[in-house]
Amino acid sequence: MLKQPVFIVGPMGVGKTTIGKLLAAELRLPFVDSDRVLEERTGADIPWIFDVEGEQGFRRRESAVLADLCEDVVQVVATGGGIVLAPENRQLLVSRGIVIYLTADTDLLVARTSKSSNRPLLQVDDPRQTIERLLRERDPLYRDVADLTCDTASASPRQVAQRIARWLEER
Ligand SMILES: Nc1ncnc2c1ncn2[C@@H]1O[C@H](COP(=O)(O)OP(=O)(O)O)[C@@H](O)[C@H]1O
Ligand SMILES: O=C(O)C1=C[C@@H](OP(=O)(O)O)[C@@H](O)[C@H](O)C1
Ligand SMILES: [Mg+2]
Repeated sequence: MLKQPVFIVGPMGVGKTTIGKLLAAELRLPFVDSDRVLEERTGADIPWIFDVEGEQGFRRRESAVLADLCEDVVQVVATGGGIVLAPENRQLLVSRGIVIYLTADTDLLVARTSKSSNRPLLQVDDPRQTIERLLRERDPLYRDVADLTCDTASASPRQVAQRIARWLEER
């Protein structure tokens, strides 16, 4: 039986929100998305927060939300792609939960993020270049905190969720 929250980490568009919801249903646990909690608390959406407070303001809010989600509730938490940037966030993830790192190659990330315009960091001329840079910078950080790394390239979100659920049940 799980005694800690399960945190889903990984790059934008890899499927943290989608797979996190399915995993929670599979495990019969509550689901929360740290970005949604942050938006509800702020009373504003992420593009607005980036516009008005900059990325720095967003990161401050994100760390505060994560600290609260690390309280002892056993639930599935989908995080935002930049959660691993702050050392104190990485420390919290490692010490307070089980961390699942979802991966996909650049082509897939470009395709999966191309349908929506709600990710301020990708509102640039060449989102592919940004995705590649962020992956280079962040992949070592995701690997640092991960208990399980799970590729999402050749499986449906439901299959990935079932694979993670099985791993959690067997550990
Ligand atoms: N395994 C998958 N196969 C195909 N499409 C996926 C998969 N996982 C996620 N997607 C799609 O990719 C998009 C981004 O997913 P999302 O859950 O918002 O990613 P994240 O929260 O990691 O940014 C959504 O349209 C979702 O349906
Ligand atoms: O990678 C990032 O820095 C970000 C990822 C987003 O979440 P998703 O990974 O769910 O898209 C969201 O937190 C914000 O736009 C910043
Ligand atoms: Mg998400």
